[in-house]
Amino acid sequence: MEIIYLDFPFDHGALSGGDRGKVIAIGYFDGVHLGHRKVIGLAVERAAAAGRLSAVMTFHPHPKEVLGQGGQYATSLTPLDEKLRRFQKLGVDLVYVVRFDRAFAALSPESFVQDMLFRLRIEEAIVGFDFSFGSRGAGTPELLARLAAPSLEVHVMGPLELDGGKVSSSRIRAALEQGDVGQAERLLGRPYHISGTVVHGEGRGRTIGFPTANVQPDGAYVLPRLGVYAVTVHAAGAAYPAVMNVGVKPTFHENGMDPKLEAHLFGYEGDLYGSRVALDFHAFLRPERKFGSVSELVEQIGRDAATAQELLNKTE
Ligand SMILES: Cc1cc2nc3c(=O)[nH]c(=O)nc-3n(C[C@H](O)[C@H](O)[C@H](O)COP(=O)(O)O)c2cc1C
Ligand SMILES: Nc1ncnc2c1ncn2[C@@H]1O[C@H](COP(=O)(O)OP(=O)(O)O)[C@@H](O)[C@H]1O
Repeated sequence: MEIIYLDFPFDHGALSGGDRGKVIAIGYFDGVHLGHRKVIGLAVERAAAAGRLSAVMTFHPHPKEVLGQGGQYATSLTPLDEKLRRFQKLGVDLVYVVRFDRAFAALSPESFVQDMLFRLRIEEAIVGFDFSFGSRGAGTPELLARLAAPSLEVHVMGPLELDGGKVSSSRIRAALEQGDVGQAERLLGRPYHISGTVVHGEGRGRTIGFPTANVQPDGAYVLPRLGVYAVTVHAAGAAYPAVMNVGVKPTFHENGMDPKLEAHLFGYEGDLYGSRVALDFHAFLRPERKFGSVSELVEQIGRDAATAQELLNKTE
């Protein structure tokens, strides 16, 4: 998969992206959820049928973050690297990552179509029903189709419905905020996933009988609700069932701290410091709490571990 970073105003060389015609899916695609996969899947399918390149155009950072419409967009379900890995798995040939800044945001819908899509040799574009583009988000899918005709064909995908609502990134964020990783998994079509590196913690885990790998996320991922989860940890070339705390350890830290991700892996013995790991969230077990003593905490972690093991055995 080729990745081309575009910065406005565009460098003409970079804009060419090769001479072959392209079928492109356009969107921010945070989460690369089931709805996004329908849009991207159609681009891959149609490109293969027509002997064209399949492409995705995405934007970075989040338009709402740049335009100051919400601090929560500083975090993502799929930070850029994760998103690119997901596109690759879907069989995409080429990705344009368009730097979203105020200059790009001010581009007129006409200019977006003429100066970008036409120049990139896009022959077909696929967008979701709620796609917006150009200055103040004035461009709708209908306007895109009108401006692009007749040389560029536009397909608009309707919303994908599941569990009584539209599949959307904001619905997945809301589910994670509640700790409902099961719902997030249904909407994503895969478990919610965070990748990162194992770093040193406070060295307490081993002394209480539960060593925990402290995972420093690779990017600004949305963190699920603070609490205890049954997870799978992909580490050292294998997948381990594990119990994880996403929390601020109130038992030890009166004044709070940044939330940490800590996983105790079942059936693992060894050293993970510096390893790259990936976490898949399967189930929320309980909220984090402050315990009156370390022994009460340790007893509870023992029960959490048993619950997680039982749950994970069932789903395997
Ligand atoms: C399954 C599990 C559940 C936990 N639950 C809590 C909790 O409810 N409250 C809390 O203060 N700490 C909780 N912890 C965090 C422990 O306090 C932490 O793992 C321990 O202090 C070791 O930290 P360290 O790895 O930085 O040394 C939990 C840890 C695990 C693995
Ligand atoms: N089963 C296991 N689960 C998690 N980490 C383990 C396990 N066995 C050994 N380890 C190692 O122990 C470290 C965690 O020990 P801990 O005492 O909690 O230290 P720290 O506070 O540095 O995380 C992990 O980073 C990993 O290298």
